[in-house]
Amino acid sequence: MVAKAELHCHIEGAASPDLVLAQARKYGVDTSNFLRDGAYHWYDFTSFLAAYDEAASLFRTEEDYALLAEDYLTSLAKDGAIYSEIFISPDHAERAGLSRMAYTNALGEGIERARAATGIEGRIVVTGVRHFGAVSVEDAARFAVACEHPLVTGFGMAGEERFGNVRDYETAFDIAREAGLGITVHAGELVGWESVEAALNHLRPTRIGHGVRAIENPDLVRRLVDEGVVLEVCPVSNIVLKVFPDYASHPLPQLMAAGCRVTLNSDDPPHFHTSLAHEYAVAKAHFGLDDTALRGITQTAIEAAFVDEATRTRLLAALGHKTVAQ
Ligand SMILES: Nc1ncnc2[nH]cnc12
Ligand SMILES: [Zn+2]
Repeated sequence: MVAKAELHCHIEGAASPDLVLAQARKYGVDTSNFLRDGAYHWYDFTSFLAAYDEAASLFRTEEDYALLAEDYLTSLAKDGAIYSEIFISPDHAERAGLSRMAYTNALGEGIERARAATGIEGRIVVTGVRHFGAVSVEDAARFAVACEHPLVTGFGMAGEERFGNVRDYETAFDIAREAGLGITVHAGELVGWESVEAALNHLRPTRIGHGVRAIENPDLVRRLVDEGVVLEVCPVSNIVLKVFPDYASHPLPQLMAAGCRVTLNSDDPPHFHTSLAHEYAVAKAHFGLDDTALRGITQTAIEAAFVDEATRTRLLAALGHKTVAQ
């Protein structure tokens, strides 16, 4: 099995229906509006975000979050992952009544437990939520810097890409970048190539969440290649959310052929009936990538990871030697 690495997974979006149901029972909450027959139910991007928010609202204590991160990273390790970055959302924790610091510490504890059990390395990317507005995203950036948690190494922004103007978020990203955090931002998922270009110009990320609609503009694709910007591609998410109608229309092979640096990611795995292992399998089945190409994708993820150089060197060496048992 090819060793894997993941850069783009929203931890609240990784909660399995079974775990969410257990949480709902614990807190006496009815989930029938977004969970039915053991699966998430939504019908478009807006209702997906609502289901995501409802599931998140059922994680309320430090132990709830520690377990969520421990479960997710342990399952990744079983699928052959050696590295995981999780997107965390302090805004969602606050809405569920937990302080941002307690939330971050708890997720860090879950990551440490998974590392102790499996060896998987993990880091945290604090994300602001675009449709909560620029002030909220700036607050998230200030928190990411001030929390001084050793596993918090990046800052990003998720949420409704059609909301607001990217310029409104410049200050938040300046705060995070100037403090030395790695920078990523969702762009080119629900909005076309212009959104990717605006993100590059104004937020100056080294990675883009999705970014796949850059394919609409060959000059922009060339710019991504020239600047070495890494795309966190989430193929199954893109098909389920109807960003592209089918795998034959998905631009991952074209982006790779143009020289773009790409990675494979699961985004919100149970919402899209996927996993990191499934993303690698899809890349093989639908995009014709062989094990050498898939190993190259894992290498790109490690090269673009928000880690110190000693950890990166160790992970690259592990990738070189890794033959994960089937
Ligand atoms: N695919 C996605 N796009 C934007 N925001 C998100 N939050 C969780 N998943 C997301
Ligand atoms: Zn995402």
